[in-house]
Amino acid sequence: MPGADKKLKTLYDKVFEDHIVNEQDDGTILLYIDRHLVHEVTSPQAFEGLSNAGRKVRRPDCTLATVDHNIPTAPRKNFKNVETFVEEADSRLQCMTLEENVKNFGLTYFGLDDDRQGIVHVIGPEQGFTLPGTTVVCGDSHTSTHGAFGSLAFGIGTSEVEHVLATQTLLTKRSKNMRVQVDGELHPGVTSKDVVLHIIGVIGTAGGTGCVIEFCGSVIRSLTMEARMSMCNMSIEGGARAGMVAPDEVTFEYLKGRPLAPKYDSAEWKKAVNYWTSLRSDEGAKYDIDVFLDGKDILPTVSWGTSPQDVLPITGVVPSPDDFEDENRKLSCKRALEYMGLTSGTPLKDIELDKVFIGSCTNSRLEDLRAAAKVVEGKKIAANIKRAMVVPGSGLIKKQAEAEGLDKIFTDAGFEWREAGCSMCLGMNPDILSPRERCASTSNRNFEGRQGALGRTHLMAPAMAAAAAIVGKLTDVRDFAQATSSSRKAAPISIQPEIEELDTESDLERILDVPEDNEPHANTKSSGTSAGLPKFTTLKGIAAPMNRANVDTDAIIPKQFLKTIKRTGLGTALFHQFRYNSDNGSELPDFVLNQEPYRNAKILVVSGPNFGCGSSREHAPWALLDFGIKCVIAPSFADIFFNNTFKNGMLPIPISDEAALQKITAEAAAGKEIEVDLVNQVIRDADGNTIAPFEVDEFRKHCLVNGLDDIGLTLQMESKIRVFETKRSIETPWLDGSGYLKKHRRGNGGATKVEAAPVPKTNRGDVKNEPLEW
Ligand SMILES: CC(C)[C@H](C(=O)O)[C@@H](O)C(=O)O
Ligand code: SF4
Repeated sequence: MPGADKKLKTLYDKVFEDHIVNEQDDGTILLYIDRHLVHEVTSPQAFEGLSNAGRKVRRPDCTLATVDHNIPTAPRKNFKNVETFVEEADSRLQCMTLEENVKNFGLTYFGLDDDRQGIVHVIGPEQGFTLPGTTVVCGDSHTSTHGAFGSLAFGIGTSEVEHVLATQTLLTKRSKNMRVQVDGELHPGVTSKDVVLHIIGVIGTAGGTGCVIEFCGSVIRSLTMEARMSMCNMSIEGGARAGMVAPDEVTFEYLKGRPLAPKYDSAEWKKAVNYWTSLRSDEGAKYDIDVFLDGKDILPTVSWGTSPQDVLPITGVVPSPDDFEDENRKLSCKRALEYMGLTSGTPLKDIELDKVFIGSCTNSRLEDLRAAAKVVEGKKIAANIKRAMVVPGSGLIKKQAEAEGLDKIFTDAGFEWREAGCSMCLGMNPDILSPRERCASTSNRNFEGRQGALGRTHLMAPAMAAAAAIVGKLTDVRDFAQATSSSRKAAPISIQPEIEELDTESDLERILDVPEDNEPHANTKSSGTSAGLPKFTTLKGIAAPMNRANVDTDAIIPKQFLKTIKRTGLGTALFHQFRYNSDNGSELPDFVLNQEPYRNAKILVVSGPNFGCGSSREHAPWALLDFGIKCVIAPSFADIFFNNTFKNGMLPIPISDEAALQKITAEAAAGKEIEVDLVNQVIRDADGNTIAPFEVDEFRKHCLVNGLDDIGLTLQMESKIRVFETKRSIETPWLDGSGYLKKHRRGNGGATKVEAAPVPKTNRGDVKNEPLEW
């Protein structure tokens, strides 16, 4: 039947469509957000914006905050408060600012004295805050992790954090559907980390741009939830906005008994499971991009270069620029080998290491630690390993690992056993590499300077990192007799998807209980007016040429500058490691922005694709803006960066026509001005001749030209949001997260008071009796 296919939906289509509050003619959609995770790095400016506008957090019950990036992983035995515990002043200020904000805005917060503190992407699932079919956001690119539950989970910038806090919605557009199907079976010793590294090697770091990836196939089905999280976590390294796995019995089994999941076996649980079971792609649904892989082609995989697409099986040798056809890849390979201090043709297994890091939101869960412990048990780390550390993803994981004796196995082998946090994944805390140190790391990014200025990162699975620590070199874990693939799931349990009607009196009472006073969190100043942004109509100025591909946001603004609680003042740090000598801080004369006339550039013209990939840090556009650059022209952009620029009144212009881009680059290289005319959508040379037309999204153009800010516009939709929320309360009542909040309310003169302190109770009762092992 012609046209019949149009009704067939993918998992992504279903979850997305279930959250549409409003759709404009140009396809701009107001999307409802069910779950918002907040951490200290990307929230201060958002809360500040909220305070300045006199706005409240619309749904504190759907918001969960913790500290993870800046905190030391040192023992907390003597912990009193963050003020005395966090030594580094900027880090301390960021942590204290979050604590201030959660108090002022009444949010649930897991602080350093709470076992439930940990990396946002670990604690959300652990608590059952992340649920199938939900929309989940966080000012953090690895929010994609939560897609393992069949939720639509993606990272956002700080302006969007403010938008969600104020409105519980986001303005967005539909993404494309991409299917990555891995069939067959995995070889022993191959884990989901190897699978995802392999996938990124195949599709490239821009392969998923504009897409949501659905991971499917027999290999994905056979993975545990923790293994699926590791995969979805790195969707962002494949350029995708999100990764998803359809929920199944493995998912439901994982969620049983989680504090914030519906109570197991209750009517609500059954209703939820019934809905969750419907969340799978329709047979025959069409995907915009399809990738089919066979599990047997995947070997234990490691990265050799400075991009997550630079991966090879551990049996391989360091490549040469000549191995690549694409000019950008040749150039990147050459740079990467220099940076990594590697010679083409060297067997990967001959590469000697200095440090080993087992942790991060990719691989710091219990199964990861168990797999690594199995490898190191009874052995000692090699003499050349200066430091090997294990950093559990949360306090609860740490406790459980200790109960299983894993800490002892690690410390006996010579590893450090640390407290939960992001740690050496990006080194915003004291855990960093020294210049030129080489590290085997279970994290997700191997960008230049990621783990410390001039540090060299090799990404791999936990058991591989453990084996590397013992041997002192990159190692094939399969050479270790005890190595096993611990990420294979246990036998599936069966859950009866029996439906029970929920509309009993007590259910309704509970539904009506949120929000308790019926409108405590609606914004009072919702007139739709806002401070607004400077208008962008035309921009004429010097354009700086940059011949690089895959410029990541770590390169645009490195982690040490993310500790600010302001949006301004980052211009001097822009492209820090390209711009300054990291040994003595002097300017590197070869870098374009250190040359005349480019010190005054207003436009950046990039020749390589995928500009702004990696982290969601809005500090990247803030740094460009502070330097004076308001417009970036490139063949393509990473999704989050692209969004973030618009929110700051900047214009990113994708120019895919190579000839046109070359002409623009030539003008830039000649040191001439160019003119970007947004109203007429053309780029002109200094004499006013048209060089190239460009496309821009209608709604975004409208906002830029008129200097409109999104929050004000969205607040005009208040009644539609309320209607959506009412429907949500009736259809999916388990999403009204009253569990923590209710227990916090104080009868303080009738006012609703929520304490920003460790939460004493959960849905299941007193936290003291909370079982740690799930
Ligand atoms: C700090 C945050 C913005 C960042 C991200 O978005 O990924 C961080 O988690 C990272 O891994 O670089
Ligand atoms: S990628 Fe690293 S820094 Fe970013 S959230 Fe995960 S653990 Fe933290």
